[in-house]
Amino acid sequence: MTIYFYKVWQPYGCFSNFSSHPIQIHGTYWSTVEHYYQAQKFVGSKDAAIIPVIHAAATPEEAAALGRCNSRTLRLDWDVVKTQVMREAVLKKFLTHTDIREILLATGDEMIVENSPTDYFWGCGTDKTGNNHLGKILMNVREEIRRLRLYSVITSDCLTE
Ligand SMILES: Nc1nc(O)c(N)c(N[C@@H]2O[C@H](COP(=O)(O)O)[C@@H](O)[C@H]2O)n1
Repeated sequence: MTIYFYKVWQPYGCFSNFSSHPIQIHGTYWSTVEHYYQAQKFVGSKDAAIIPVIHAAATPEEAAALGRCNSRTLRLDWDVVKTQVMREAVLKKFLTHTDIREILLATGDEMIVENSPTDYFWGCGTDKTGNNHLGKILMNVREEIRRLRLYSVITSDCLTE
C-alpha cells in the first residue's frame, strides 16, 4: 500500500521537510530540513546574504517563502546539486532522530509519495504523475539506514542519536 504524506499534521507528517526535526550539517544547526534546503539555493550566489535570514526564519513556511522569492538569484548549479543537497539533509534528519527513524523503517518496502498538489518535482502533483523525488529520497534513505544498521550489528557499532 502506497504511503502518502504532505502536511506535518497529516499521517506520516514526520516525512515532510517542514517537520520540526533539527539537523546539524557542517557544524551548523538548522531548525528543519526546509530551512537548510532553502538556504543552500544561495550558496555562492550574489544573494548569499539571505542565507542567515533563512537560517533565522521562525518557521519552515517563512524559510520557504524567502527561498522561493523570484527576485533573488539562485546559485548557478542549483538544478544539478539540489537533489544531492536534499538527500544529505534528509539522511541526516533520520540518522539524528530515533523516533522518526523507526517510523521510516516500519514502512518496510512500501512506496512513499509526497502528495503535493502543486509540486511535480519533489512530489507527485495533483494528477499523481509527478517525479516524486522526495519520496524517492526517503526510500533511498530507508535503504541506506538499513545498510548502516546491518553494518553496526556486524561491527557492534551503534547508530548515534
Ligand atoms: N508549500 C509547501 N508546503 C509544504 O508543507 C510542503 N511539504 C511543501 N513541499 C516542499 O517544498 C520544498 C520544495 O521547495 P521549492 O519549490 O524547491 O522551493 C520541498 O522541501 C518540498 O518537499 N511545500
